[in-house]
Amino acid sequence: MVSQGACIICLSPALQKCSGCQNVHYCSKEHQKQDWKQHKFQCTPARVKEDEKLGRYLEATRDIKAGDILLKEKPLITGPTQVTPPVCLGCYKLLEEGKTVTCELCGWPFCSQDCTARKEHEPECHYTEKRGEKVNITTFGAPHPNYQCITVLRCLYQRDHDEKLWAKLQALQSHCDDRRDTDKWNNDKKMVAEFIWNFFKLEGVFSEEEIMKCCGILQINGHEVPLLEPEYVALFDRISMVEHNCRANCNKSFTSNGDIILVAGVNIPSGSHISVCYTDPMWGTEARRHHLADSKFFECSCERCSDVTELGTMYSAIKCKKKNCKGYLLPETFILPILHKTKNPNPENRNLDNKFWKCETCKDSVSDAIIQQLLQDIGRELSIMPKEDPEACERFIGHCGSYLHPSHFYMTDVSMALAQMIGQEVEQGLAMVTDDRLLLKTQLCRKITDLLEILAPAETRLRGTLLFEMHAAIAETGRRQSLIDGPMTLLGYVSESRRILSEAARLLRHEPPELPEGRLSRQAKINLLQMDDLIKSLSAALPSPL
Ligand SMILES: C[S@@+](CC[C@H](N)C(=O)[O-])C[C@H]1O[C@@H](n2cnc3c(N)ncnc32)[C@H](O)[C@@H]1O
Repeated sequence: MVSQGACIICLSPALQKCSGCQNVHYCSKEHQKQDWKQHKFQCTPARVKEDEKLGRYLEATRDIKAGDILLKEKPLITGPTQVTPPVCLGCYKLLEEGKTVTCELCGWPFCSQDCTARKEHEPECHYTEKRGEKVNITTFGAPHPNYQCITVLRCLYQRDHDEKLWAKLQALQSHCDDRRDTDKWNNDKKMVAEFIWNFFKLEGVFSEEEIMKCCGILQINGHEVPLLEPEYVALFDRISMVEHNCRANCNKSFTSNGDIILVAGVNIPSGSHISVCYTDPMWGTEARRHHLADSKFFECSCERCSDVTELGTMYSAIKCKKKNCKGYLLPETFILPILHKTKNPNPENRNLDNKFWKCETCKDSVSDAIIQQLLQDIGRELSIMPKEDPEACERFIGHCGSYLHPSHFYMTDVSMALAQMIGQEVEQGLAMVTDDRLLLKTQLCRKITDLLEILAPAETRLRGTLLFEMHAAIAETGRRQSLIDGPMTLLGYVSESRRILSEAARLLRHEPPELPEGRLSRQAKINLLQMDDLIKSLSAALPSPL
């Protein structure tokens, strides 16, 4: 049905809508053209909606294709993370002792004179000048308490300096009631609010409520931007409306200049909710749900959390130990109330309230306490495992495989590390790897990418990285096989490797060169050209059909 609205330019009745976002009406092409200069900044194929459970969220206004960019936004506010060694307050590069310049007005250290003049620095410069005494940072390389309040202070500054920006910030979710009296709240009160009052002499200027609300806005909506080490924090406007889903349909990424982009990971039909995963989709359901409850104050009940088999993957399943049984144990549900435990988290009572895990085959049941103990022991084993050691990974998989489902999150975690490690131990790379290990690398990459497609199809960075690894393993297998079967065998392998590489390149195409995935994306483009040349010359050498 065609809906009628009012033309955004002349307010006369209008049937035509912007085809990009379907959000605004126009009475004529002329008025649409006239509005474009303004509208292009808001034209996204998503509209803000609201419901009781989610609050505001975004809904697709048209069919969106996998790989499409839905939104691109500049940050409202940026700043250092709360716990950080001294970083440049202009560009967020880590500062090194003896290599800094200080702002003439306030004394905060920077990486360059240019950075002292950046607009982002105005708030702390303004309040330091007013305080009447310059800042003197003398220790570098370790977390510095003076930085804990900077990003909050930058938000607060907008109250008296940029009314529109302040209104946008204040409209973001802060969960003040849920946060009150948590450990994080008490820490913020001491390290941020009291610091702002005492150090900057701003008691009476900013109330506890205002400061703690800004802390909450940053906690709930802040994005850690991974373009630098350490990361910095950014707040965005529309992207803050995107809801969480453990099997999200979108993925966020950043451009080199710090803008955020929201990319569709799968085809999204018109009318669907737009989602990203706020937590690590490779964690088990209990860990994901607890993390979301602790940090974002909601209990996830998405399709993945609601299904104990995690969409048939058995991602949290434990092997049944009953004699001759080949089944797996799972709890009745993972959807148990946990928010009541977030105020005073006690590791002792963070377990599932499920009393038993049941075997789907023999119907035997095992108490939750035993399962939690097993998971804790395996988690401990994992945490002390030597890093970068493929043998240790293989030992873990061999040993824990008798307790866990082959796709269990711990098994997947180690398999993923192993898949990437094989071929990276020595400079010569995959050429030095044994045939068995090469086969194992291909098998692990294939298994995990298949799993990811089910569990987290929008997790394109991880899938792209594993596909890149897989293309290399297949090309090397082809090279070896062609030494036995002759050069024509190579063509099949190279074609298969190219197909996988082109999928990796597609998945990684929005990643910036500052990230490892962006560098892989660049390498993938180079490899694709080389493969095309190789395929051409191999095809040319094929005997022509009689
Ligand atoms: C970044 S904000 C998203 C926008 C927010 N709904 C609003 O109205 O401002 C994150 C908050 O949205 C809510 N939320 C997001 N995804 C949710 C989900 N899957 N289930 C329940 N609440 C969710 C939670 O309150 C969470 O702390």
